[in-house]
Amino acid sequence: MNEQQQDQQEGGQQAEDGFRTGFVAIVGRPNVGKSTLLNRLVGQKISIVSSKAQTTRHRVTGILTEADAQFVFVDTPGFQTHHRNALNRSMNRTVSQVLADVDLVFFVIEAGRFSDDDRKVLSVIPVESKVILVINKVDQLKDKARLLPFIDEVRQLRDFAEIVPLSAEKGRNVDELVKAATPLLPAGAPMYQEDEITDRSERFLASEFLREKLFRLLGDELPYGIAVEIEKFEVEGRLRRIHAAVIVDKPGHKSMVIGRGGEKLKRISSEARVELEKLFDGKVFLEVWVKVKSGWADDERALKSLGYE
Ligand SMILES: Nc1nc2c(ncn2[C@@H]2O[C@H](COP(=O)(O)OP(=O)(O)OP(=O)(O)O)[C@@H](O)[C@H]2O)c(=O)[nH]1
Repeated sequence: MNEQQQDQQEGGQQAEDGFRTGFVAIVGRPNVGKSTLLNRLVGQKISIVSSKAQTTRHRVTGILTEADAQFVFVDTPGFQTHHRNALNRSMNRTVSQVLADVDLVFFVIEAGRFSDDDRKVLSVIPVESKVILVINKVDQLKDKARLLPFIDEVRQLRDFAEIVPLSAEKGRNVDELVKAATPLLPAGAPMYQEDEITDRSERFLASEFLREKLFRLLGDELPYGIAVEIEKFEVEGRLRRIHAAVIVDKPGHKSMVIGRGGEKLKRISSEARVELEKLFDGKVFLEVWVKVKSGWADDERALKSLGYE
């Protein structure tokens, strides 16, 4: 019996008390605010927020424990509709796998805007799934009177269990979402201890933080198909020694990441180090290399070795 099953058995009593626990997937086209919503719900930065599309390639799990329910969030990658290579096929597969496996789906869209990409994402959500329509970015809607007709239009597309307009960024109405979602979770004891924010390892968090810095500091220069691989992660008391490789697709991309005189890479690693020291509450020694693996984004085997399944 694994730890989770054991916890569930031991917590059987709580299940009888009406406690609810379930897996929740947050889906939506890129940039609708899935990561912002997850961070808002979980209350700690564990997923990447960026104005760039395609930042969420990994599954990131966050946990929210309330007095009467536990939500285990599975943040799925954006449904990719533009680039057809192995990386995106692998992402789309992940979406379907995750959705077949969860208790509840938050389908996130932007207030006042329903595009073909939203429609495509909606079409991969299995008909049996329980879905809450989350209308994010209501703060951006200039004409509030447009909200109701917009809701009426979208609700024709599917039988949603609930519809919740909110602003993930401003934190507006997010508690309403939790309230609406709780009765939709199955009865069950909590799967995780209250202080467990994520079941991802420190190693994974290190690669995510470094990746966020790459996205932020390279801006529009960011090459497509960039990834981070943690080659070594050692803990010595309160010191963590991390060796990371930034993988790029083409030799020309290497110099973009390194920058003139190594300036860019120096800044990326130093900013990542500062944040990791805060996260781990200890010293971090971070060494970052840039490696060229040509065509990695098209090679499914290479993807698997980097953790994209
Ligand atoms: N005005 C406004 N902006 C928001 C809100 N929620 C998110 N954003 C912004 O929308 C952008 C995209 O947010 P993310 O959370 O990265 O979106 P995502 O859906 O996770 O994007 P991918 O990782 O690309 O799939 C960011 O610039 C956020 O600051 C909101 O409620 N209001």
